[in-house]
This record gives sequence, C-alpha cells and structure tokens, in this order.
Amino acid sequence: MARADKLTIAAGTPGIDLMNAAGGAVADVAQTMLTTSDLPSVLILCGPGNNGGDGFVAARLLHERGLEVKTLLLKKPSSLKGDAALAYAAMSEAGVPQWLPLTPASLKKGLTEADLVIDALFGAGLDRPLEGGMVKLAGMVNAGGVPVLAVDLPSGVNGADGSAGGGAVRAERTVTFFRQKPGHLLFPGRGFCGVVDCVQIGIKASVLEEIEPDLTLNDERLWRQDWHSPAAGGHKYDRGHAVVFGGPVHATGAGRLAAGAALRAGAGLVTLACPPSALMVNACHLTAVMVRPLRRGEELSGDVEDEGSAGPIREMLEDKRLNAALIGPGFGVGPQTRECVMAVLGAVETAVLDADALTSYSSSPEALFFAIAGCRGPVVLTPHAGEFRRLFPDLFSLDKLSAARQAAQRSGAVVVLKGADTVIAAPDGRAAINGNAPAWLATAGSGDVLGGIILGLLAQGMPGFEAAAMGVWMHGEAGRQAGPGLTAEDLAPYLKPVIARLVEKPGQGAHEIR
Ligand SMILES: NC(=O)C1=CN([C@@H]2O[C@H](COP(=O)(O)OP(=O)(O)OC[C@H]3O[C@@H](n4cnc5c(N)ncnc54)[C@H](O)[C@@H]3O)[C@@H](O)[C@H]2O)[C@@H](O)CC1
Ligand SMILES: [K+]
Repeated sequence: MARADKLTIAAGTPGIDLMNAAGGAVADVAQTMLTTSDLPSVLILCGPGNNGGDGFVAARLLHERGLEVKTLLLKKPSSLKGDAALAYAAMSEAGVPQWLPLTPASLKKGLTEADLVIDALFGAGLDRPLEGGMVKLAGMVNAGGVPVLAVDLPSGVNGADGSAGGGAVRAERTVTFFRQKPGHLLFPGRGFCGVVDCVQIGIKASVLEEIEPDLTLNDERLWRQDWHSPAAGGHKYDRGHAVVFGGPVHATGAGRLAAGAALRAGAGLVTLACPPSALMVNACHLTAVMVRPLRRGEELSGDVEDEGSAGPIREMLEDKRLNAALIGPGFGVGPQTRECVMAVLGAVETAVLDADALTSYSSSPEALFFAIAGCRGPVVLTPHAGEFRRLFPDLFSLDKLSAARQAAQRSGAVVVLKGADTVIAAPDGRAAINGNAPAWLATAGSGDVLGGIILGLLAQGMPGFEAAAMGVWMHGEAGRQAGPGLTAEDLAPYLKPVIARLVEKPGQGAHEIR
C-alpha cells in the first residue's frame, strides 16, 4: 500500500486528495450506520499518523453534514505531520468542536454520549502490538456497547499478517482503501474487522503492474483462465482419469467422499482403489465412481515394513491414462503408507497428498520432499494445522502466510494450509488467501471433499497452484450454497450450481476488488 500511495502521488495525485477521498468514504459509511437518532453523535478517535488524518477528514465532513462530532486525539496536534497536519488544519477551520486528549476518562464520557465510534488510531502504520494504556483504551471501546467503524484496519490488527498480539478494537465495519489487506482475511485480525468495505480513492489499478504483488485474495480472477468447460466435441478421457487410494474396511468414507467430489469437480473418470476387504462396502455406495480392489499388505500391522505393499499401486499406475492421484484420507499412518506415497509420486503425473499421507512423514519430511522433487507434475499438500505442525515443526510459530509460503518453498509442493482462512502457497512464491468459507465447513469429512475437488481439477490438466486455489474456492462456495447444518456429504452436489455459475461467467479481464 505504501508503494501504491507513493506511485500515485508521484504520478501527480496529491496525498491530501487521497486522504480526502479516504475520509470521505469513511464519513459515507458512518452515515449508513447511523439511522436511529435525530442528531447522531459520532466519537472519532484519532491517532498520530495518517490513519488519524483520515479521521480528521471524516470529522470535518460529518460536522459539515450537521452531525455532532467529538474528536479525541492520542497526540497533540502540533506533532502531526504531512497530510494528517493538513487534514487537521482543514478540520479546525471548518469549526469542528475543540479536540480533547484521548484518556480513559475522556473515552468513558465520550462512549456514553456516542451513537458511533470511528476508530482512526492506527492503520497500516501499526508497527508493534498494542501495549499498556492502549490495550486498556481498546478494551474500553470494545466494552462500550457503541458500534465501531474502523478506518483501514481495526487498531491493533497488523495489516500485513492479521496478527493482533496485544488485542485490538473490535469493529462492526471496516472501510479500507484500494485493496483488501492480508489482515482483513487472516485470523485473528479478520475477527476484529466486521464487514469490510473496500473503496477506491483514486489509486489506479495500473500501479499493480509495477508492484507485481504475488499475494491475492482467492477468487476467480486468479484461476478462471486456467479452467475450461468441456469442449463441445470432447471425450471424457480429455478430462483425465483420477484415482483415489482408499482406506481399509473400517475407514472407507473419506476415500468415497474424495472420489465423489473429484468426479463432480469435472474429472472425466474416477476410480477408487481400495483393499479387497473394503471393496464391497465401497461398491455398495458408489455408482459413477469405479471401484478397484488393490492388495497392499493390509494383513500386516501398520508398523511393519513391507517392501511389497506398494507393488500393486505401481502396477496400477503403469496405465498412463490414470493421470492424477489422491492418497491419505483414511489410509492409515505408517511405513506402508510411506511406501505407497513413494509409489504414487514415482508413477503418477500429478498428486494430492492429505491426512495420513502427511502424518506418515512426521519423522522424515525430507524423504517426502525429495520424492516430490522427482514427481513429473505438480504435487499439492493439504494439511490442517496439526498435520502442518508435524511436517514443518519449525514453521508453525510463524504467521500463517509466511508459514505456508516457506513450507511450499521447502517442500516443492503447492501447500494448502487449511482453516477458516485457508492459505494457498506455491513454491515460486505466489500465495492466495481464501475468504469465502463459512464456519459450517468445519465438519467431519469436509477436508476429504476438498482433496477430491483439487484432484478433479488437477486431472483436468489445471496447473497446481490454480487447481488448489480454485478447489478451495469451490469448496467454500459449495459450503455457502449448502448452508447451515451441512455435512460433508452435501458438498459435492452443491458444486453443481457453483460450476454452472462459472460457466455463465466466461473470460475475466482486469479486476477491482469489491
Ligand atoms: N497517502 C497515504 O499514505 C494515505 C494513507 N492513508 C491512511 O494512512 C494510514 C497509514 O498511515 P501511517 O503510515 O501514518 O500510519 P498510522 O497512522 O497507521 O500509524 C502510524 C503511527 O502510529 C504509531 N504506532 C504504530 N503502532 C503503534 C502502537 N502499537 N502503539 C502506539 N503507537 C503506534 C507510529 O509510531 C506512528 O506514529 C492508512 O492506514 C490509511 O488510513 C489514507 O489516507 C490514504 C492515503
Ligand atoms: K484504525
């Protein structure tokens, strides 16, 4: 954002114009939040930098529009610099009532009188967690029972990574500028933002051509051009033949959920390969998905090395029409699983590794990364936080974005670090943060469906990062469509309307974040 501002200012737009546009947008949203009182009263908390500057602009405009405005300042106006100083001067000139210092006493009184609080304390310039007196003031705002509109970011939230180590102001709405920031999408920051409005203030999208951001919000602009509807004269084999390696008779559901989702996501054919003892139960539940018995030393206990356990997998994958594989869900943890993962990575074009396939490498992650390096096409890892920690113990303490990015670089795989704010990261440094997942998606089997969707997209020939990102997005959309009370079984059918909408919306051009 700092570079976007700088480039815009260098191209001839004065910084104060940007600030006036930003403060104007804040004032507009503030008014939409004030519908009940005849003479609404707005309490504006202004910090020492340009975030405070946006607050001064909003104060001036709301005062000019006849609202009662009260400003509490963290620092004396004489310490203000640049655009913030200009905005303060304009506010004073407009006759906004005299400011007061922000103290627990002035805040307490202000909160009893206000219909709305505008938090313009810290935005993009937050350079450390809130501490001491600031923590107390944020706590008072949060306990005050008055709705809060945050300017750019709720004060205390780090825009770059979503951390909020010292706590933060809890906003009902947040107005941000030009583009959403990671802090609006990543938890815990996201939890403080409320509804986020992203408004345009005169920064041209063309500045991004120079900045070349390698981080985006995960939506169709990222991957739509890499996904194609079936060709009119096409054949099912044009869209790949995916294989899911399923678990033993007591753990068949995960593989079935994944296989069904892969087919629904558009793979031409899907085969579920499972131990012979599990064949009947899978066959009883599946129709369009094919089943195939595959002996893999299942009679041996999980901790016994068995060189031969992966032989049948190798044999099966000699059929080169089987171009994409998923292994891990319900598969079991142990050396046999490692054997099978090695066989898959050595033979198939592209693969998704999930659940037990990841956990089986807890004590030897380097062996997995070595095998990934030897795989012909993209490999996607889909760990949840626990699986991630087992595979990348030293990265777990990092913020989610850095953790996923470093994991992708280290493993050579596309990493989908799952959660309410799933991060998708590629080994080349690109990353996307997902924002469409409803809380209802946190349910048993949901991850198996996600693995299956990504598998289905890979089978169709999509590149790894785009397939993973699109899969995560489709999973979120299906969850939204399925709605409250959903279970994992509901998700695959709800992919149908999601895909229908994508088909109706071909070719994407330049874009603006809403
Ligand atoms: N031209 C521009 O740069 C524009 C900036 N805009 C606004 O400017 C903001 C960024 O302004 P700044 O870079 O001045 O930064 P901020 O105003 O967000 O904060 C910086 C100030 O806060 C202090 N600070 C940081 N963390 C603190 C903490 N934990 N406790 C106490 N003090 C702390 C810093 O020492 C510094 O004085 C954006 O968030 C946005 O609201 C908008 O007006 C649009 C145009
Ligand atoms: K703020």
